[in-house]
Amino acid sequence: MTDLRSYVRDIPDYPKPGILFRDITPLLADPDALTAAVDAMAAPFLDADIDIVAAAEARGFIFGTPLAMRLGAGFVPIRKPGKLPFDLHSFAYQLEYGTDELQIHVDGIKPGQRVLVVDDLLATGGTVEACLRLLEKCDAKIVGCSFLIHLEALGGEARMEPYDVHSVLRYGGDDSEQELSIQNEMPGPSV
Ligand SMILES: O=P(O)(O)OC[C@H]1O[C@H](OP(=O)(O)OP(=O)(O)O)[C@H](O)[C@@H]1O
Ligand SMILES: Nc1ncnc2[nH]cnc12
Repeated sequence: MTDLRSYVRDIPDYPKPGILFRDITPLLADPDALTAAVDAMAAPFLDADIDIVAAAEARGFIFGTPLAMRLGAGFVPIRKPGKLPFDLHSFAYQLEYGTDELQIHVDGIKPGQRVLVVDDLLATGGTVEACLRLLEKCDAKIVGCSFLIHLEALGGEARMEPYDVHSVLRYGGDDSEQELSIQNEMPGPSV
């Protein structure tokens, strides 16, 4: 059995001091580990009649598309502003230094379609919460969310209620120093 955790590389102090970055590129580069990760993320949902897998760019796309194929579902991208060409639903959300925004095509998901939300990693939950609000605007039936990695100390699960969370690798208290999402920590004004 593949020990997926051994393929996740820890990078201290990236992208800023105090952040322990969970680097999945070694896992992506290994065919067996990649297949095992996709299988494990899909497993609870094989009989869930998923119509659509939805995922946010960029790392969400890496897992979203193979999961959709594994589940016999379609794939709908959730993107940053300026990337989707048709009519849109938008959701702006708060970051430490301003706001960010995600968007989905208004016709990407039909009302009542059964949707699984996928991402590589759950940290503060800001990204997945934005995805959930967009899917609610589409009147989707949200079946649950599947992550490869869950940084439990950051409390993201609370922002996803009442939806079910499935994660393959859980990291506990050693992430407690990370109080902000990587998005929040990306280059910005220093204080
Ligand atoms: O739970 P959160 O605090 O929102 O953090 C999790 C998000 O952070 C990462 O994406 P990032 O915004 O770094 O962008 P990327 O996928 O383009 O690398 C990751 O892929 C998740 O989408
Ligand atoms: N600690 C972390 N490692 C990798 N990606 C992240 N996205 C948010 N927090 C992260």
